[in-house]
Amino acid sequence: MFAAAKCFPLHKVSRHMRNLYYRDGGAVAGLNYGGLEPWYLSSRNQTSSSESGNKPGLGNIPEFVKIVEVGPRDGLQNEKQIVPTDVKVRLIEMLVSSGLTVVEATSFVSPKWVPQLADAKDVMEAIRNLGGARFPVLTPNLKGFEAAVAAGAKEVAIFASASESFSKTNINCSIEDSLSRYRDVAIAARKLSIPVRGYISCVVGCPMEGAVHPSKVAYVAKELYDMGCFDISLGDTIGVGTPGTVVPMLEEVIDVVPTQKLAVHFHDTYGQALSNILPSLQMGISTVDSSVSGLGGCPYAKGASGNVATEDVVYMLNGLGVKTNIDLKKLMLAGDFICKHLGRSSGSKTAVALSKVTAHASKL
Ligand SMILES: CC(C)(COP(=O)([O-])OP(=O)([O-])OC[C@H]1O[C@@H](n2cnc3c(N)ncnc32)[C@H](O)[C@@H]1OP(=O)([O-])[O-])[C@@H](O)C(=O)NCCC(=O)NCCSC(=O)C[C@@](C)(O)CC(=O)[O-]
Repeated sequence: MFAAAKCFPLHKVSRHMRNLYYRDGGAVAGLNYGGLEPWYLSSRNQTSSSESGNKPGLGNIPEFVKIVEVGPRDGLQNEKQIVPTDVKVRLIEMLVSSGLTVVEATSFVSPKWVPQLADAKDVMEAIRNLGGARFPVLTPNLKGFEAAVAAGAKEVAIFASASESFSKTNINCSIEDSLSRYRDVAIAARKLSIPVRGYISCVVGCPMEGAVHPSKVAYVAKELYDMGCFDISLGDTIGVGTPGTVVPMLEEVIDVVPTQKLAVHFHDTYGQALSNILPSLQMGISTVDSSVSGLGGCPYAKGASGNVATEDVVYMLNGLGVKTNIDLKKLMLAGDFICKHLGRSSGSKTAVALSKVTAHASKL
């Protein structure tokens, strides 16, 4: 079936073949599926022989991958035009309704540094009663942590860097000073039983320093682990990594932090994000950060493009037979919603391709 898809342009596929490609299904509000549901929207009809575990030629990959959706925070923080709070809230609601169980909602950082997220308190207030997901928020110091807790945050994230220069640019202090601040946050969080996620930026490259040695990443990862972070997200902030640099970095980190505590966070500047996610899964990592429609970019990492698109990650995981419990159609609706608001096309290749295919199918 897959080979046929490669050989025949869709418009030449006979009705019989089309029936192999599509199952009956309802049209989805907002996106025109023409009453047809492409088989590749779900993992149900995938060709993989086993649902999980050891895949021939792919090694051991996790049965289930948890996606941490960072679109409302990482995706929007760099947007110049202020996105109204109600649009952010609607986006979060739509992401949750797609099945995402972790949606990073906002940051309690200085509004002078990141004006886009100055409405953090209002966003948290609006989602206070929204169930079905966790809504971590970024906190750079105790001030941010206290504000986050007062606003109802039940989970926070601290963000360090493996590059000294990036640390100074992003949070105005050295790596050591940041770790000392984060220790205070971690202690305060433990007293309130608030789980803390740790981020490390520039895990393979820094916009100012160039290549970053894996030992620097391993050092910060261990520090965050020792503080009690339940999850340590390894960020290729400027998206320069390839499996050639990512794998040695992961090897060094896995030496000091258990694999199940690690997450990967790739930006797609050079189109390498999925190529980097696959070996990460093969190495046992089962938490992947991504941003709907590939929104994103760090305000303090010039040239960094968006995060890997959540739609593209889900599409790849569906293809691998890895469960995510995410409904790709609903996810695409969320992407469509925010892209329309921002007045731009989606950065997700999957969303663009499926929109074209389904629009074409509806005309057949
Ligand atoms: C860390 C600071 C605050 C230091 O900023 P600073 O200017 O050094 O802070 P300060 O302690 O000197 O205080 C200056 C002013 O900021 C206020 N302030 C101090 N703290 C807070 C706070 N939490 N919330 C609100 N206000 C705060 C403080 O009260 C004071 O106000 P003033 O007296 O001038 O009116 C600043 O540098 C900052 O907010 N940086 C955030 C940068 C940021 O959000 N970057 C993007 C996120 S990281 C990222 O995207 C990477 C990641 C995670 O996605 C992974 C990856 O891809 O690599």
